[in-house]
Amino acid sequence: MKPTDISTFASHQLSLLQAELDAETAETTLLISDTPPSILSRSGHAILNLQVSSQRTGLGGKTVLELSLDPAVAGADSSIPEHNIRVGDIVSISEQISGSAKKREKNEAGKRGIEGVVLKVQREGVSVASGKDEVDIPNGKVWLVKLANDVTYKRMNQTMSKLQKFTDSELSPFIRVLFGQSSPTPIPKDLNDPSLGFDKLKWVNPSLNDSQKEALKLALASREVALIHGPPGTGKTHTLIELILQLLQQNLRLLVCGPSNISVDNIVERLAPHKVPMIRLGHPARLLPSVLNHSLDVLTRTSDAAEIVQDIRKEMDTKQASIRKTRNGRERRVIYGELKELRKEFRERERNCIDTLVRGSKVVLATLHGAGGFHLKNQQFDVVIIDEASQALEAQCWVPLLGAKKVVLAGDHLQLPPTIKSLNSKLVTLPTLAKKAEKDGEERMGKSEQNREGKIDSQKDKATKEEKVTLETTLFDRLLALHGPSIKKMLTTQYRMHEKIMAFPSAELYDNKLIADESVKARLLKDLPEVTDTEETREPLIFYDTQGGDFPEKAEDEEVGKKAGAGMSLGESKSNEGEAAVVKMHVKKLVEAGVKPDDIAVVTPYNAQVALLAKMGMKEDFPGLELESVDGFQGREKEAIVVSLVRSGGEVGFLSEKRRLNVSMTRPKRQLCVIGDSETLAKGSKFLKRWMAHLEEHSDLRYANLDDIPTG
Ligand SMILES: Nc1ncnc2c1ncn2[C@@H]1O[C@H](COP(=O)(O)OP(=O)(O)OP(=O)(O)O)[C@@H](O)[C@H]1O
Repeated sequence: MKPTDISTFASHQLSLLQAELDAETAETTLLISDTPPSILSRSGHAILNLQVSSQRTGLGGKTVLELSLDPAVAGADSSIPEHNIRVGDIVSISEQISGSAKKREKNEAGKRGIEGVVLKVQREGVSVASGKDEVDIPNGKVWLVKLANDVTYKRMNQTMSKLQKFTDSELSPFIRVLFGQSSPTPIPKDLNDPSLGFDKLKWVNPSLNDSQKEALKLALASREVALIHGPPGTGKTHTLIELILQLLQQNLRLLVCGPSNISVDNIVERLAPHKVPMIRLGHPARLLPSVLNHSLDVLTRTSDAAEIVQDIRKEMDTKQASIRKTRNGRERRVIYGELKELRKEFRERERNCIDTLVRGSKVVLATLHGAGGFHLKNQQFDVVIIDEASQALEAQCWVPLLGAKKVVLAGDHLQLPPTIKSLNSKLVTLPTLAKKAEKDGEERMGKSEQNREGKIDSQKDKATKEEKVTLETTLFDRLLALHGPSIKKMLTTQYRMHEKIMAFPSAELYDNKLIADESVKARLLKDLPEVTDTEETREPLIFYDTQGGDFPEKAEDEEVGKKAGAGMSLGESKSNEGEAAVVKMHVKKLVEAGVKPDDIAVVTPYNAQVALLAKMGMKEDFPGLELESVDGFQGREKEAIVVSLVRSGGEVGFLSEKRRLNVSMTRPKRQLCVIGDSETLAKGSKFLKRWMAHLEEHSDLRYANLDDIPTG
């Protein structure tokens, strides 16, 4: 194996990250400077007509502003309109000047507003923590707009810059293995080899299946790195919980991370019943309520060590409230001065309290970039575990890894990778990696895959691998290419899908190795309580073929697309009214047969189709029904999934991505209903062509005819 030059690698990553940040910044700047707030609000980037209803002191002494709808516009319903602002987003809050002639002024105001991080998003309001200690809050109507988020980039940048500067002697054996400068410490190929001592292993959860046990043994035996490959519904998290418990029995200290808050919370929730001494880093507003008892922030309020911090917090809140009451500039300045002192003291005490708490815990859980905060400075861990690793940028994974000794990555590189905006803006060739990737290509793609794709495609695959060491190449991918299959175990029993739903993805992507567990392989919608046996509820796989040209696709409105599109991909998005009508008809039949709307989700690769379905009132007609983009539904499941593929007549590009299609077809438990134009889709890619052929042969096939579809 040829080693990767670490400094070159880090420099490449830095330039790719810069390109990505530039893309994001350009997009946001464009949005703010050229776009009227009303359009930003329509595209979900802004929320108008708000007021600051209260303010308080949050963790780190930051000022937290609570925003709610201005009572003058709220009427009977005080919920804020639909938007795409999420917890963790960076936003700007500024005064809202009414009247269309002042639009430009408003935009200027947007640039100068109070910047902060969204801490909480609720139906009736949004909380924002200001980045600054002192904020001058507008008294009247305000609006909030999303800005480029460079916080995570900063963490990744810092990490890559450190890696870039490491001298040879600073490179740990662990880092050398991760860059192929040395091989992982050899372990017996047969994990039941007596030398490993696993015959004496006592599983905490005796129900683990064989592939899960094998993966665990690999993860326990490996010295530097192990990959747990978890296809949809195969109990990846289930396996990680056991791994954590086993490692704790060995008295090791663990850092458990994931790319998103929800991925981390999921683990905290499932560890909690085992009474593990753990701490969850991250702002409580970003955490699930069920994990708050383990949140560092909550513990800094409730533990004994916390009392001394609380006293100051109260004092600061009182001072802050008094600022709002006075309009006298001099008085305000005096209070600001006092607040500044209090904040200093607060931070000092808080830091001590946090330090005591973190040092005392055997398991620390945080998001990948959260692991780069001051809390973990100088903290040592024996093993770092990263869940959903194939959804994280490699640079992000390095945040907790720079000082690590061993890592276990769990993920599925055949589902969607992290979203990249600057994708293909810069392709970087790392020749040493590419050669190895080529050699391991067969294993990675699965031999059958390459054979089926034929010679031309297989050549294309190799070419792509050589070029495509982009930001999108995850650590999971790279390690697999670097060290080959011996560092990986795949979980093979899946506990989600009916076997007819599983068959195609298993054959195409998982080398036919997936097995549907007895408990799920034959379950149908009609077996659910209160669901009657109908043509709709007794089928696990339904395909409404819309071929024939009666269901034309529509490109999204150019104007809105251009203005709001950059970040939402609404610009290039497509919709299909005919398909939407079929969706509605099918959902209606399911609900009439007794399936709860809560148990149904409609997913589609195109945002414009989601928007169209929402506009048709699907959510109002079927309260509890979920409408989501495929990308947004990754990691989720429902009893019944309706997939609207939208494309008809055009040239299929974006949709042909296998990993996106994989996610679409592996969400349901009991029924997958696909709506699409087989003629158009079969031309999209070989994968799509085979899927269409599979559906034609194995699904309950229904030719969709517009005349049969009730309108309204
Ligand atoms: N060995 C097992 N025996 C019985 N049920 C299991 C087993 N392993 C996993 N499951 C069940 O399978 C389901 C999926 O498990 P889990 O949530 O751990 O999967 P995952 O692979 O993390 O999910 P995803 O596909 O979203 O990544 C859960 O309901 C879990 O209880």
